Amino acid sequence: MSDTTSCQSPALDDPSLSADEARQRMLEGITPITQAEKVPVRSALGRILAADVIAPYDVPAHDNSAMDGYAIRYDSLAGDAETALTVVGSAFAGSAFSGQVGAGQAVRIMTGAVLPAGADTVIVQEATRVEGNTVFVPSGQKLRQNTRRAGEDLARNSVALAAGKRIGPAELGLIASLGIAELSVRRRLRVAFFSTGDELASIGSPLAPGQVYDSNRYTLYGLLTRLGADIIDLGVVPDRPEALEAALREAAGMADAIITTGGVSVGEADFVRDILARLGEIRFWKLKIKPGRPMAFGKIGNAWLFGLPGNPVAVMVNYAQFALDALLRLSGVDPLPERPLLSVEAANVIKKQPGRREYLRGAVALVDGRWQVRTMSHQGSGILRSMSEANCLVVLPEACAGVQPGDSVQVQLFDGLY
Ligand SMILES: Nc1nc2c(c(=O)[nH]1)N[C@H]1C(S)=C(S)[C@@H](COP(=O)(O)OP(=O)(O)OC[C@H]3O[C@@H](n4cnc5c(N)ncnc54)[C@H](O)[C@@H]3O)O[C@H]1N2
Ligand code: MOO
Repeated sequence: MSDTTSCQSPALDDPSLSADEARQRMLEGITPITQAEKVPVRSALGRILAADVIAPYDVPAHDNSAMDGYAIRYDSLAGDAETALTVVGSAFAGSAFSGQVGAGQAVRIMTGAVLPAGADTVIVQEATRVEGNTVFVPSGQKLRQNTRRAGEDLARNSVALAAGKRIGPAELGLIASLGIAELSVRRRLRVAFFSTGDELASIGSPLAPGQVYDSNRYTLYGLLTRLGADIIDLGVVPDRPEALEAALREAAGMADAIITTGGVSVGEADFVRDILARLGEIRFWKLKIKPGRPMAFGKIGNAWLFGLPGNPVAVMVNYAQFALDALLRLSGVDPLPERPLLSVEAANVIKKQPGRREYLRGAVALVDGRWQVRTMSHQGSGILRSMSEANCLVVLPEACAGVQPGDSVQVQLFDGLY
């Protein structure tokens, strides 16, 4: 590998799990929290529906016009010749035409206005010619064109949104279109997290020799806040088994999930995995991936534990590949079977050793009319700067032995991950 700062572990041939197996094992074990609460529509943004939303009536409630023009009866038209129709009134959105449209008649209609009785088709204004009270309609019209049918968006009593849906802007609008003011959503997940490491200084205090500032808790704060979790920040815990055990017990007593960073490798100060085994159960440890190989997953009491490696980029990669979907499932969402990938052309050579899946930081850009991805030159798993410069992860499968410029590679865009 060109980069010598990460995953040069001599133990790469250790038996370890593939990313897919790990993800499956993780998702299989997790059942969602069940508690729900009622919230006003706007407060539901980002929350998970606890029950189906049923449409109380048709949306739209009436057949209406999709265009400004003339509402007519299709059978008034002369087939392959222009037809002259008499305009008998107007229909506005919010102010319907109360009469009937008869044969040979038309009603001036605005977008959104209820389609008058008798009319079944709308002629767009720009296609017509008007002389006094007469509108001339050219041939070539289609039955029901430019109309919107009652219930075409949502039919009365149908499931408008299914339980488990995460509420985004489209869902807020949809719910409002049904006149619903309050929703039942799952309670927020409670996620506790802490950083481990004697070398960590907290911002606000000066750096002693050999220390680094703790950045992982800030990254996790951002990730979990965006996810909509109630976060419990337990600070920095030193590399002492008693302190780690106390922190894990405390976290397990109050959270649905715990995320720790650091202390999961094989060093002499790496205690998280052993304490997890003692206090609860390990479901897996170590994955055939880079970065993020020494990850531990398990359970303490009722709390799921994600023991992420300390390297800041590994934290973000493992969060996106594993913890994110696990937390979504826990909060009541059914995650997609796999994280969606897009295929784009590689702009540069990528060195890769077969046998593990690799996630590289890349930037997708439009170059001479083609979408390409260029990997960042610094891929060390401690280099957060390149995470900030990137807009995607390039995902290289286990079997890949390297990439040449022009090869197709798969990427996960950061949108939706972070
Ligand atoms: N003999 C082996 N050594 C290592 C292996 C291995 O398989 N065999 N794996 C390497 C890989 S890959 C990783 S990743 C790391 C993971 O180790 P830990 O999870 O125990 O993490 P630490 O050693 O505590 O820290 C790693 C690195 O990250 C910095 N760090 C930790 N926490 C923070 C924080 N909150 N904010 C900023 N930076 C942090 C820490 O200072 C270290 O530089 O193990 C390899 N070694
Ligand atoms: O290279 Mo390690 O896997 O940083 O995460």
